[in-house]
Amino acid sequence: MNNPKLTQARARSYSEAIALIFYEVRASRNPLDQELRRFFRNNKKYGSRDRRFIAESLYSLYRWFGWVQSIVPKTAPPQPSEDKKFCTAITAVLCLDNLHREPVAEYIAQLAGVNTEKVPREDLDKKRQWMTRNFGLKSITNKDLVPDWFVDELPKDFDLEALIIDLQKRPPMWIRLQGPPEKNKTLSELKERDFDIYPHSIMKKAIKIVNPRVNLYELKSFRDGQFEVQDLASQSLGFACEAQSGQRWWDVCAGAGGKTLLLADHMNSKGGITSTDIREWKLDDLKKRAKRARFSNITTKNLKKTRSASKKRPFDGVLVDAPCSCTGTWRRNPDARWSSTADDCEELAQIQADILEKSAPGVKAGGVLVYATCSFSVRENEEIVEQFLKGHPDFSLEDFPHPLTLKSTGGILRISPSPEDCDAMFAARFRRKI
Ligand SMILES: C[S@@+](CC[C@H](N)C(=O)[O-])C[C@H]1O[C@@H](n2cnc3c(N)ncnc32)[C@H](O)[C@@H]1O
Repeated sequence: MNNPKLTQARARSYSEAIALIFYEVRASRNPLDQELRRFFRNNKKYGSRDRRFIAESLYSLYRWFGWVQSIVPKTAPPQPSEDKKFCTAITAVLCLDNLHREPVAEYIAQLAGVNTEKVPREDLDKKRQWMTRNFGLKSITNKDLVPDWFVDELPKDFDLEALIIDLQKRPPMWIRLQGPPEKNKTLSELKERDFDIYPHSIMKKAIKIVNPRVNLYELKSFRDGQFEVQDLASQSLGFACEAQSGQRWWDVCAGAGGKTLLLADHMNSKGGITSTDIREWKLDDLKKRAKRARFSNITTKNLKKTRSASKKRPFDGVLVDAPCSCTGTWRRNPDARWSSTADDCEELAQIQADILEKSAPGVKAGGVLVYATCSFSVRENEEIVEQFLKGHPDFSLEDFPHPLTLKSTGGILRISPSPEDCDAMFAARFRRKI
């Protein structure tokens, strides 16, 4: 039952929280998810329903920031819940994401004095026209939804318009089933809990979940290590590596271990993986995840202390999941659209070339090297591959089937958000001559 007084109090409290987090992200340049975690850790009064509304509003605000930036006050208003401009911006983005029917959202719309009737549900051009009509934003274009520098980073024949349409959709969640399929209880647990689940037609362990209603991390199958949350594009990398049972692999930029666990699963936990990173705390997370999955064949090393993982014996396979501008994850992290710059791509390209150079000696004669990023940038992808091949005549690109279509890749895999509803990914697979 809707209690107007309670709705008003919640609307005010949510607006204050949204403003606090938004202006903190702007000042600190920290990622939104990090600031959200910090805010909720320090403000325990917000329950799961409150947290969902606040988080979704902020994600919407960044997703549509290119259109509403002239409405959002430049500095934090003293009373955001009374600030007409701030409430107008929140209302606009909730309408654009079709989240405006909640009583709290309707109350914020009243404060803003915005008519939320007849909001187009799907079509981006219609949404733009609706914005123009209702907010007097005469000159907005679809291209305003991404920063100008990004366009210059893309390959020449890239369909930017199609990408922008994808970027404006809320992303689904993908999980990867882990361990022997016959013992895996994840799907039955998800069905029991009424999740909308869509297994991928080719990658059988990849499951799409639309609108998860409960926290996936609380499920028993998660606690038992039977699945990991991992985007479809990331999961595809397992097929670019084709790690086999009994092989030895080096995951150079292992971070918290998303790809290490993927490799371990492809290897049926047989063989060995050395996982390295320059950030020790990430490797600590990796160890916890490996333990949950019961993978006992993983060794971690801090590259700041050891420099290389391959002094004694080169590996059958080396994966460089390089640090990158992460433009391919902008659907999931829309705030990053407005904090990354072209200089980041330039700086990262140098780091990527350096990591790849130092990793190549770790590949044994006849072994495999995979270079990957979740970026669209030519400087971070194609140019790195070209430069590497020029300097290393003992490596050449090796064909493998596209994991999502089974067509030939010629050794270079590019995954876009469409048609599979996932992040973007770039990967190149090299073979070292014998
Ligand atoms: C794209 S993330 C890796 C994500 C990870 N593979 C996963 O699947 O969860 C890139 C990682 O590279 C690490 N990194 C940055 N510079 C590095 C370097 N010079 N050598 C090795 N790792 C580095 C970062 O700490 C970060 O964890």
